Amino acid sequence: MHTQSFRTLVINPGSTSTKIGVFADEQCIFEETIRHKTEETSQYNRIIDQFEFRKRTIVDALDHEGINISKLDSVCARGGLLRPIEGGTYLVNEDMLHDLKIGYNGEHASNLGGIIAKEIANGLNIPAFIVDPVVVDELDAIARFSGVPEIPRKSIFHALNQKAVARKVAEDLERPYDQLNIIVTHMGGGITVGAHKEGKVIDVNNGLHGDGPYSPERAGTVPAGDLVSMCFSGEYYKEEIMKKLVGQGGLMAYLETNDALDVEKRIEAGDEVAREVYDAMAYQIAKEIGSMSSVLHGKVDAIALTGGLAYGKEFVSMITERVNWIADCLIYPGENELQALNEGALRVLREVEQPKTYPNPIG
Ligand SMILES: Nc1ncnc2c1ncn2[C@@H]1O[C@H](COP(=O)(O)OP(=O)(O)OP(=O)(O)O)[C@@H](O)[C@H]1O
Ligand SMILES: CCCC(=O)O
Repeated sequence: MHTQSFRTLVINPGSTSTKIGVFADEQCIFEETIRHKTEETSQYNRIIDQFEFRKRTIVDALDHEGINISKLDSVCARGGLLRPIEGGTYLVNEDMLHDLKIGYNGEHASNLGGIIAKEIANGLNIPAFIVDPVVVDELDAIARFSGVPEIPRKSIFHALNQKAVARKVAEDLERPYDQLNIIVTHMGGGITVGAHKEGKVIDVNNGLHGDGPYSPERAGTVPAGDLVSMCFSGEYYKEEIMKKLVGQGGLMAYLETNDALDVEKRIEAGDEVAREVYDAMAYQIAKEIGSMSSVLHGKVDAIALTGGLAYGKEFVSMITERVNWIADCLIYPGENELQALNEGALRVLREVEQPKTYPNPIG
């Protein structure tokens, strides 16, 4: 029985928004999605350059709501493209701040999370944490082979929401997470399909850098030889090719929108191209789920579909009708990342878990 109450500010920076929440124990007492206009974010060259601007918007939003931050016990953020680490709650330390600032594994809005959390926490003399960053790496050795030794496969995925949803599946099936095999499919701006074997994500597509199904704004796997030819055609700068893979790929490339609701409207109005492109995205997701079922030797307790696209009933049916022979499909629309961050902080504040120390490398 926990008698002490804990208040945590949680911060989830995304490419177009910063989601924040304040929790008193498990209860969310304030939640806001601060949207950033492209004109605001595009004036900065690197993600790290947005630090002051994003921090100010968070502090202003809390002020505006009359939230007294001196009552906080911790600040907890979504972590970024750090070195590969195991899942869990980490204290933000100097090594982590360094890697977030240089973008150790690349540029991602969540690189700002730990830095902003630490800055706010320092002023209040309380701890700053990150939980299950996108680089959580629990891959089996066999999953790292790509066929090109210099390019091993990497684990970059929606670890925070995938882990939270997997725990929810375990709760719903009334069985422990570490005794279940679950395929979790996160379908947002990016799409990742993870094989969770007895509590570990032993294989998953790298949802950021060209692997897996295409998504509202990412290309996923593309034919490698043709991509190489495009890179050396002399027609594109590196940044332009990267944009084709991340940001301007998938639905954006075919239909000039990353908004699935817009695509659905176009389909309803009889747009056949939109229909084909949407069908093909569902087809690629189903194919990835099938592939993860073989990773789990066909022993799958549940397939979970989550993320914004899981709100689309027809889209979900297009996937489930191809994969429900593998296992029951459980649908958890949206994401619970703010709650998952708070729960990660609470586990440490209540001393149910020790915080981990970064880098704490795999193996
Ligand atoms: N009710 C709905 N029906 C169908 N699609 C929806 C619905 N609501 C949102 N979406 C779609 O979900 C996608 C965005 O999902 P989500 O908000 O999970 O992504 P994100 O948080 O921006 O990115 P990521 O999940 O990759 O971090 C968009 O294409 C959006 O149009
Ligand atoms: C795949 C990494 C997480 C994200 O898309 O934001």
